[in-house]
Amino acid sequence: MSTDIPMNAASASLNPLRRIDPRRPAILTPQGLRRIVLGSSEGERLAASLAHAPAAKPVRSAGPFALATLVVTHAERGSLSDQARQAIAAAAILASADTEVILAVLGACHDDVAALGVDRLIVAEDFDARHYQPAACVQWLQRLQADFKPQRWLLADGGADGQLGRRFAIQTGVSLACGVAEMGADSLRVPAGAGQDWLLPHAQVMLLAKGVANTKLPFVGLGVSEPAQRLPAAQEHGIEDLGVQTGDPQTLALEEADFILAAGNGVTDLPLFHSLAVEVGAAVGASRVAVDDGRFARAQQIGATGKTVSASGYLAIGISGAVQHLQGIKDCRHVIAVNVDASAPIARRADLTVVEDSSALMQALLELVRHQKEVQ
Ligand SMILES: Cc1cc2nc3c(=O)[nH]c(=O)nc-3n(C[C@H](O)[C@H](O)[C@H](O)COP(=O)(O)OP(=O)(O)OC[C@H]3O[C@@H](n4cnc5c(N)ncnc54)[C@H](O)[C@@H]3O)c2cc1C
Repeated sequence: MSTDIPMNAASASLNPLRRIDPRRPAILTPQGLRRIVLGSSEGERLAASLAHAPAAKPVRSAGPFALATLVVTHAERGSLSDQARQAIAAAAILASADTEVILAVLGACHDDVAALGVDRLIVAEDFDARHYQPAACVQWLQRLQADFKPQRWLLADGGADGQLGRRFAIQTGVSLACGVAEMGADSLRVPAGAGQDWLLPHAQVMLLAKGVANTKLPFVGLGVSEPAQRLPAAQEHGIEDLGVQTGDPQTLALEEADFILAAGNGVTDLPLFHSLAVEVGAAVGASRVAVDDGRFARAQQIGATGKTVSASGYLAIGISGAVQHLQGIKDCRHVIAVNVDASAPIARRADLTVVEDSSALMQALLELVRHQKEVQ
C-alpha cells in the first residue's frame, strides 16, 4: 500500500498558511497604494481597522493658566498657512502647563485649531483682506496685549504675518527677533549671514522662519473659541487704499499664482485645457515634456529646471509626477492629480487623485463650472 501523499496536499495539511485574497475589499490610500485590511469576516476587518485607528491624543494642559503665548496670523479663505501652523506648534511645544496658547486670527478660521495645539481661539471675523489697514491691525493686537499680557508673541516670518509682527513690535516698543530658524526653551537661533548664526535670548515678538517646528504634535489643545473685539476704526496715516485689482491669471508670474492648472504629456486637447484654465481663473503651467514638445512656453515649465511654485491649489492633469516635476511643487498646499494611471508617482504627492481620462474630466469640469456660474 502506498503511503505517498501528493506534495500540495501534504504542505496544505502541515502548514495552514493563511493567504490574502487579492479580491478582498480594499481602500486606495491618498498615496495611491491599494491597502487590504486583514481579517476573514466583515467583523474581523472592522476590528482590525479600529485597532489601527489613531488613538485620541491627550490634552496638553487643562489649566488653570497663569501665563499666555499669543500666536497671530491671517487666515486665507478660512484656512491657516503651513507656516502659521508651525508657529502654533512651536508655541504649544514651548508652553509650560500653566501657559495658555492663544491664537488670534485675522479673518474667518475654519480649521480644527485644537488639533494644532491651540487652547483659545480669537477670531477677528470683520477683518477684510481686500482693505489695507495695518494701523487697525496693530491697535487690535495692542488691545490683546492689554487683555492677555502674553509672555511672548509668535508669528510666521512671511507675507502679511511678518509685516504685522514688525509693525506691532516697533510701534509697541517691544523686542523683536526676525527669521528665527530654531527655538529652545529660553534661546533662539537666527542666521547672521556668511554661514554664521546668532544664539540670542527670546524676544517678546518672534517671527519664525519656515520649518521651525513639526506640526505633528503628541497632544491637542483645549480649542475654546471666543468672539473677538471688532477691529478699531484706525486712521491709516499716509496711506491711500486703492483696493484690490484683479489681475489676469494668464499673465501672472507662476511663482505668484494661487491656483495653477498644469498640463503634462497626458493632455491632448489643448483648446479644452486653455478654456478650462480661463473659466476657473487659473494660471497655466506645464511639465517639461509638454514644454519640450512645443505645446507650452518655456516660462510655463514647472520643476527642477523650471519654476518653483507655491500655489494653494495645483491641478496636475496628465502629469506623471517625475521627481524633477515634484521639486517644483513642493511648496504647493493642495495638489489634485488627474491621471489614467492610479499608480503614477504624482498620486503619492497628491491630496486627491482622480483616475480619469484628461479630456473627459476637463470637459465635465468645464460644464460644471459654467453651470455653477449660470445659476449664481
Ligand atoms: C535633468 C532633468 C531635469 C528635468 N527637469 C524637469 C522639470 O523641471 N520639470 C518637469 O516637469 N520635468 C523635468 N524633467 C523631466 C522629467 O523627468 C519627466 O520626464 C517629465 O516630468 C515627464 O513629464 P510628463 O509627466 O508630462 O510626461 P509622461 O512622463 O509622459 O507622463 C504622462 C502622464 O500622463 C498620464 N496620461 C496619459 N494619457 C492620459 C490621459 N488621456 N488622461 C490622463 N492621464 C494620462 C500617464 O499615465 C502619465 O502618468 C527633467 C529631467 C531631467 C533629466
